[in-house]
Amino acid sequence: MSLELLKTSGLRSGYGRIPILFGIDFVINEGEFVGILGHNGMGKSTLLKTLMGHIPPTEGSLTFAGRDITQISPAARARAGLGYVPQGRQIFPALSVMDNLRVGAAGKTRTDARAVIEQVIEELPRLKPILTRAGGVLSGGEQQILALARCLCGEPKLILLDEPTEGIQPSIIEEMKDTLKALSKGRGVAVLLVEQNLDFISDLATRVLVIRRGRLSGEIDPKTLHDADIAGEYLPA
Ligand SMILES: Nc1ncnc2c1ncn2[C@@H]1O[C@H](COP(=O)(O)OP(=O)(O)OP(=O)(O)O)[C@@H](O)[C@H]1O
Repeated sequence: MSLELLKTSGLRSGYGRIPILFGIDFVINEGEFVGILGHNGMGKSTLLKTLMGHIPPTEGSLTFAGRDITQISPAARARAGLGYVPQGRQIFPALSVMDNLRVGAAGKTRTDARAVIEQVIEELPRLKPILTRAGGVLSGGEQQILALARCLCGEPKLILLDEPTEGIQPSIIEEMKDTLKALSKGRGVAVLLVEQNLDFISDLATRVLVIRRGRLSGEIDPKTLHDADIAGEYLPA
């Protein structure tokens, strides 16, 4: 039986007085891999930021692992098990790869942090030879892997992943796909993936929600995105 992990009810938010999300209702179950598809500016990143608590909801509620998290801070959400890999990665460029990972494990005891970081490096072995390198000199793909790794150091139950393939070379996109599949299977972590790369989303997600002008307008079977006619509707203009 699948257990409900995240539930949004009538979630609305925006920037200042500009409304962007107009009542979002959906559920993600434990271990589920859900995609979100929508054209530019439809509110995908705003939704993830609202889930993470970086933008306060103006209405509605949010429960996570059975707890109402609508009013709690991003840090408290992270402690509760929400992980976030923002668009553009936002790793710390002046810190080494290892120190970026340490930041991800902040709040844990030294022993726990070491164990968690060790496990993450095993899961993302591309980081092993570059642990002492500064985040800012890494390639875009390496930074994306580091951003994911840093998020994993917080041991999330659900990862909010915002356009991880943006500006990344194809070989690393394939590697990332394999890594996400392995993480989903191995850790049983749930993922909410915002993505405009249709092959990527269709190979990973078991369910895809469509967002239009701040509203969820439906759900599509990810396999249908391999059909050129259907995919055409969702490609960026
Ligand atoms: N900081 C901000 N202040 C005001 N408006 C914003 C801000 N950030 C985003 N917006 C607006 O909110 C709307 C939704 O933006 P959002 O980034 O959520 O879209 P998106 O679906 O993620 O698009 P993209 O695929 O281009 O990233 C857009 O009209 C955008 O211009």
